[in-house]
Amino acid sequence: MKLRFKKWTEEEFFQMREEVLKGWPTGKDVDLEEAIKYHKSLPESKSFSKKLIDAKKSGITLAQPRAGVALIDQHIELLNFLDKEGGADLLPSTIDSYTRQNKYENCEKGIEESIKAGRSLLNGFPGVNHGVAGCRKVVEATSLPLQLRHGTPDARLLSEIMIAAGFTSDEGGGISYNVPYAKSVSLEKTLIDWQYVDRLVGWYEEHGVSINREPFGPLTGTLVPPSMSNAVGILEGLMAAEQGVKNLTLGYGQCGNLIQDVAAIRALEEQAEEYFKKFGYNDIQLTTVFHQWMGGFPEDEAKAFGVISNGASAAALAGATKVIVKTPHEAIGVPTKEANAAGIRATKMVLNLLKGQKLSTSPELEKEIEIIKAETKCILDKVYELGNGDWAIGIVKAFEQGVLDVPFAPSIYNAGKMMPARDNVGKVRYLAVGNVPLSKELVDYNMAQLEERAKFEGRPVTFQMTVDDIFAVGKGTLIGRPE
Ligand SMILES: CC[C@H]1O[C@@H](n2cnc3c(N)ncnc32)[C@H](O)[C@@H]1O
Repeated sequence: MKLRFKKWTEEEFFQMREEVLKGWPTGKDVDLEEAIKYHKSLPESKSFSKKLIDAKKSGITLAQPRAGVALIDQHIELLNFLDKEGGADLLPSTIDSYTRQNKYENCEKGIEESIKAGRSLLNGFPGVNHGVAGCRKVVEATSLPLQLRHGTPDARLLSEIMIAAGFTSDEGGGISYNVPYAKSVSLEKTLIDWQYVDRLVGWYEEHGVSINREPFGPLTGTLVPPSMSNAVGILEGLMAAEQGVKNLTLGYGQCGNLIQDVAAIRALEEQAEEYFKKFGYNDIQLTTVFHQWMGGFPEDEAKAFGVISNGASAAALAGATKVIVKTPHEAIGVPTKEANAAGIRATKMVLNLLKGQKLSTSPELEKEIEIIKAETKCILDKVYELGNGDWAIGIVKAFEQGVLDVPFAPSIYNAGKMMPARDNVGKVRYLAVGNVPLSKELVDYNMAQLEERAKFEGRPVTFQMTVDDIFAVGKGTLIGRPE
C-alpha cells in the first residue's frame, strides 16, 4: 500500500484485511456483518458518538477515567466500580503494553500468570487475546459507552476485534500513537496502519454504525506548545475524515496556565472546523477532550487531588466535551479501583460546581487564541506545501525536516530540535523553534514572553528553564523557578 491522502477503496481495505486478521488466532472470529447487527442491537445509551454529541449540545463536560486489567471478570468489576462508585460518564479499556507492541504471546503468558496469582500482572486489558467473545462479555456486563484507549502504533487487529465486540470509540492516530510511543517505527507505516483503522470506522459508518475516533492530543505530555499539539490533532482529524470517519474528538493535554489551556481548546475546535470546511468535510461531528495534567504528579494524595481538581476546572471552563481523569496513584503506577473512582468523584464534584460556567472572553484570552491559531496555521501551511497538497506525504516530510517536532519524543523520526519553556505566567512558549516554521513576529512574540521571565528571575533565557519546568509540578509548582 502506497501512502497517499486518499480514501481507500473497499478492495484495498479488504485486501489488507486478510493479512491483518491472521495476526493472532482470535482474528478469525471477526465477522463484520455480524458486528453491524450486534451494534444495531445495542441501546443508544451505549453509543460513544451519541453521548458526546448530546453532551456538546447541552454544554456539559463528561468525565472518563483510564482503566484496564488482565482478566475479563476483574476488568468488568473494575469498570462497573468506576461507573457506580466513581460516577464515570464514559468507560475505557486501557490496553496493556504488550498488546501495544503486538506481542500477543507475552499477553498469553501474562493472562495465565494473572490467573495463577489472582491479580493483574499486565498493566492493561489484552483485548486481542480475549478476542471478540471475551471483549463482548465486557460490553454485555457494563452499561456505559466503551472506548479502547492504548498507545499502539499498529492497532489494526486490536481495533478490528474490539470494535466488532461492541466498543464504540477508538483512541489514537498515525502520529500521536507513533512519535510519543515508539522509538523506530516509520511515519509512513503508522500513517498507513491508522488509515486502515479509520477506513474500518468509515466502513462501519457506511453501514449505519457510528464509531467515535479520538486522536491522542497530549503527545509526550511534556511542555508541548498548544499550537504543535493542535496542528497534530487537526492533521489526524483530516486523515480520519478522508477515510470516512464522521464522529471525531480532538484532544489537548493541560499545560497549566488557565488562559492558555482555555485558548487551546477554543482554538482547536474553531480551527479544526475551519480546515474541515475548507477541505470539504462538511458532516463531521466534532467534540473536544481535555486531558488532566499529563506530567509528573506529586506522590502526596492530597496534592494529587489538587492537580486533578485543577484540571477538572480548566476542562469545564474551557467548555471541553470530555475530560480524561487522573488518579491520586498517578505517581505510583496502575491505580487501585478505589483510587481511580476517587479521582472521578473529585472531578465530577468540580464539573458539577462549575456546570453552566465558561471562562468569559478577555483581551488576554483573545490574544492567546490568536497566537495559537497563527502558529498552528504556519505549521499546517508548511505541511500542505511539503506534501504538494497531499497531507499524508506532507506529514512525513514535515517530520523529516522538523516542521512537525514534538518535544521529548522517543521516536528517531522526530527531529527534537524545537525546545519549549514556560513564560512568566506559566504559558508554554517556543524557546528554540528548530525548524518549526513560525513567522518572525511569532518567534519574536514567544521570545518577548520568555524575556519577561528572564528579567523576573534574573537569569538569561536558557534551556535550564525547560529543565526546571519539567520537574516543577512534581515539586509542587507550575513554573520551575531557580532555587
Ligand atoms: C496515557 C498515560 C496515562 O495512562 C494511565 N494508565 C495507563 N495504564 C493504566 C491503567 N491500567 N489503569 C489506569 N490508568 C492507566 C497512566 O497512569 C497515565 O496517566
